[in-house]
Amino acid sequence: MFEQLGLIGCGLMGGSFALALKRAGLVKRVVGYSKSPSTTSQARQLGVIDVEAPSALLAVAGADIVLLAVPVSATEATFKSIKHLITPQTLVMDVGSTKRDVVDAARRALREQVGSFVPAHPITGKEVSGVEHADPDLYIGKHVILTPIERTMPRQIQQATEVWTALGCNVVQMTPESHDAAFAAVSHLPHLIAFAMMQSLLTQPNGAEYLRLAGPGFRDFTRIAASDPHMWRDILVANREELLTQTQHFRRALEHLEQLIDRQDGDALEDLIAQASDARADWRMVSFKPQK
Ligand SMILES: NC(=O)c1ccc[n+]([C@@H]2O[C@H](COP(=O)([O-])OP(=O)(O)OC[C@H]3O[C@@H](n4cnc5c(N)ncnc54)[C@H](O)[C@@H]3O)[C@@H](O)[C@H]2O)c1
Ligand SMILES: O=C(O)C(=O)C[C@]1(C(=O)O)C=C[C@@H](O)C=C1
Repeated sequence: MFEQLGLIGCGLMGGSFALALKRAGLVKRVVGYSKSPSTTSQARQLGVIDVEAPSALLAVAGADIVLLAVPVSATEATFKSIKHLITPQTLVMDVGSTKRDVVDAARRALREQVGSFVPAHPITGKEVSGVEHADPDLYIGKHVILTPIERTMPRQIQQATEVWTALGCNVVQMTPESHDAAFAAVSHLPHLIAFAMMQSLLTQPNGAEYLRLAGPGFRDFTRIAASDPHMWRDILVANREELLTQTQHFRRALEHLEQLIDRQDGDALEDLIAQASDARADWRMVSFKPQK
């Protein structure tokens, strides 16, 4: 049981964590801070946090568990502002979608306190952002990836594992590098393609008219294009090397399909579609029965 969660970033992910932690009876008090005071106030009105803090530092004062749930580009400045209150007893985590940049920021900003920080990425979310969408069930049955570094303290890794497990997650450990390579392929590229799909319609003469006619296939394919621009700007730039490797793979696959269409090579086209269709039909998002 923790005494106080210091929550920095009272939005979808942070708010969901606070609600889930409270519901599990794992924390006595949540003190929250968001950049905009109206968001912090809304978080308190919704019962997501108990106390509004006027700064990240004051949210962390007295906290034995700290969660950063801010866009990844805000990580380093946030760490710098709270560093003085981090002790070897504090558990500090984030929920950022990229890990190499977050770990580098933590090394630079936290220095000798970096051992208290366990980088974390829950593989769940929504295309809507903001505390009004916070959901205590968000983490149930999902993976959470921890990417500890050599200086991360075993006690904090153990605590982080216990916390996420108690919230219903399956905890997986990876290096920050292998995390960023994998999620460039299965999360960052799909978002980029969804944004490009929308852009291609917005920039062609009859795009608006076509959009009005679109049906469920288009809806399912583009759901994630409605995601938060600031959050995704940060992710795409932070993981640019791995992402640009994935765009090359994608470009090659697309060019191959284009050539087959141009040549009207129906048999080869059908073979490729069959491979994709079988792979997608066999794929299931891994979901876990939470441990009691
Ligand atoms: N949305 C998803 O599906 C999803 C999934 C997994 C991980 N993530 C990661 O979670 C993090 C938060 O995303 P979210 O979806 O909760 O976004 P959100 O917009 O719902 O919440 C972010 C909150 O952080 C606040 N904020 C922004 N800059 C800040 C700063 N410098 N200091 C304090 N507060 C600040 C915002 O005001 C907002 O309240 C991001 O790093 C994102 O990569 C998101
Ligand atoms: O479901 C969604 O809307 C998501 O975008 C969730 C999703 C994903 O790509 O799977 C998005 C970003 C995260 O870092 C983790 C999860």
